[in-house]
Amino acid sequence: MVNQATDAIIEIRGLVNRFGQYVVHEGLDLDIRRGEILGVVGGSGTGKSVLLRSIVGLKRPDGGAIRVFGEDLQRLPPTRRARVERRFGVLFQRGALFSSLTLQENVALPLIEHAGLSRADAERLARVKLALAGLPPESALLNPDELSGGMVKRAALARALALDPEVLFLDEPTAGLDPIGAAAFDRLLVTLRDALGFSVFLVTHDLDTLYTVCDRVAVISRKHVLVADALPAVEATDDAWVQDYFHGPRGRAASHAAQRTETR
Ligand SMILES: Nc1ncnc2c1ncn2[C@@H]1O[C@H](COP(=O)(O)OP(=O)(O)OP(=O)(O)O)[C@@H](O)[C@H]1O
Repeated sequence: MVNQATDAIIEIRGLVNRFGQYVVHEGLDLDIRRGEILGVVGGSGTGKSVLLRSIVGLKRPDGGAIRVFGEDLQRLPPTRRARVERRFGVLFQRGALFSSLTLQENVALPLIEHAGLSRADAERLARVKLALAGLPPESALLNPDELSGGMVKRAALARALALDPEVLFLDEPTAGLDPIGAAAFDRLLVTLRDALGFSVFLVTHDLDTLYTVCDRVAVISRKHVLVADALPAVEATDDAWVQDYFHGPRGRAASHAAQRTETR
């Protein structure tokens, strides 16, 4: 269920996350809207990955509420909660593919485990997902360590798409890619979002990605979301980190590059 007023499919209110005495989030509010690509930025250690992990169910929050499709995740019994979480696809920072399995076996695994497909059907569908992620047919039988970094990211994306997710969570998907590989991945993400209509929660440090793919950007600072808005409003936020990040040399270069692309 979508909140009709805000078009939000995920609503986070007053979120608290702690590790012992160390408080990562305190009173964090954020919405993820249907069909949007939401970029999530912030200095190192501000809790972007912890936020992602607490939404997808890998870290239990210490307070607050996370409503997904209208259901409060903390209040759901485990089986109903697992059903909601199956509507998520997650791509972790290092891809997290099984190195002893081929790409098609990696992508087939969730289809066998969660969708109950036979191995043959799952591997057939896995090859479709690999193609969707822009990988050539011959890559299906390769192991992850036989691939370039860019291909590993695409294979991890194919696995995240295996169960046709409604929300895709990506943790720094272009980290470690060269600029051409990163730009190609960004284009792929927009193409797939446009074609398949999922929403994206995208943790990134990549300014080019923010300027070229994100509909809105959320800045995490001082344990909460400082601003979540379209880029012009975020850039105008009166905050030292925001000003350094968006108006420093790298931010200016990314902004100019995006403007040049738009006017072509
Ligand atoms: N399992 C854990 N146990 C203890 N502390 C943790 C754990 N996971 C994360 N933290 C701490 O929580 C804080 C936020 O971590 P997180 O990985 O979310 O940061 P981040 O914003 O994603 O950083 P980066 O941009 O460097 O990846 C950090 O101080 C980190 O050390």
